[in-house]
Amino acid sequence: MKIEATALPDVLVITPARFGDERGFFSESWNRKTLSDAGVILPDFVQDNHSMSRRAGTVRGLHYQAPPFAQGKLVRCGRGVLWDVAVDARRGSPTYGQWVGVELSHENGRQLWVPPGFLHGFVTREPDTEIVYKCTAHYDKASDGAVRWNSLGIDWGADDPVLSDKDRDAPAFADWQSPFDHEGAA
Ligand SMILES: Cc1cn([C@H]2C[C@H](O)[C@@H](COP(=O)(O)OP(=O)(O)O[C@H]3O[C@@H](C)C(=O)[C@@H](O)[C@H]3O)O2)c(=O)[nH]c1=O
Repeated sequence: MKIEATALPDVLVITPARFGDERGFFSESWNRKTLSDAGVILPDFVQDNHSMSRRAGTVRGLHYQAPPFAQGKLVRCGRGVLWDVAVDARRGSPTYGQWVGVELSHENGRQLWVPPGFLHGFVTREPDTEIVYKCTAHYDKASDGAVRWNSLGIDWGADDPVLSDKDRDAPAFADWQSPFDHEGAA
């Protein structure tokens, strides 16, 4: 397993080992002990999510759940290719408003750890791309929120993306009041 830092100190790229043979490969996509032996201790996960986007150039994001339902997410790509983005939304953080983007694909097996207090979003690069992610809090509809995808100067590589109505109508980052304190809590 490889663990790589990103430009945002709390956001990690985790690449589990893969064992290839003539059939394909095997990989432990999540192993708490392997991670903790490598010095990475993540909060407990309580929900797994899976979505598929038919068209390349679909953007989902930038999403969050407000405390006390703030979610950390361990994200990977099950099929296709996507570019995954984490934005630091913790008020008072030295990297508030900064973001990182990482390509995740079924080929590269990379995972992105997006801690609580960060916005999360992605764009698909291929048709029928699937994303799978573990979450540290349950879905809570009333706490669900979005910030407009194109309000942070992120180059998504998709000028006219497929969007949900919620994402199209989301407030710009500059007009939005973050519910996260420095720890990602309320
Ligand atoms: C996120 C979520 C949605 N839903 C329902 C609500 C709605 O009817 C339908 C589709 O929801 P959305 O349009 O919010 O799905 P989507 O746009 O894929 O939302 C997701 O985007 C990525 C970027 C994230 O980080 C996730 O946390 C989540 O916000 O699924 C659940 O039942 N449980 C969940 O955990």
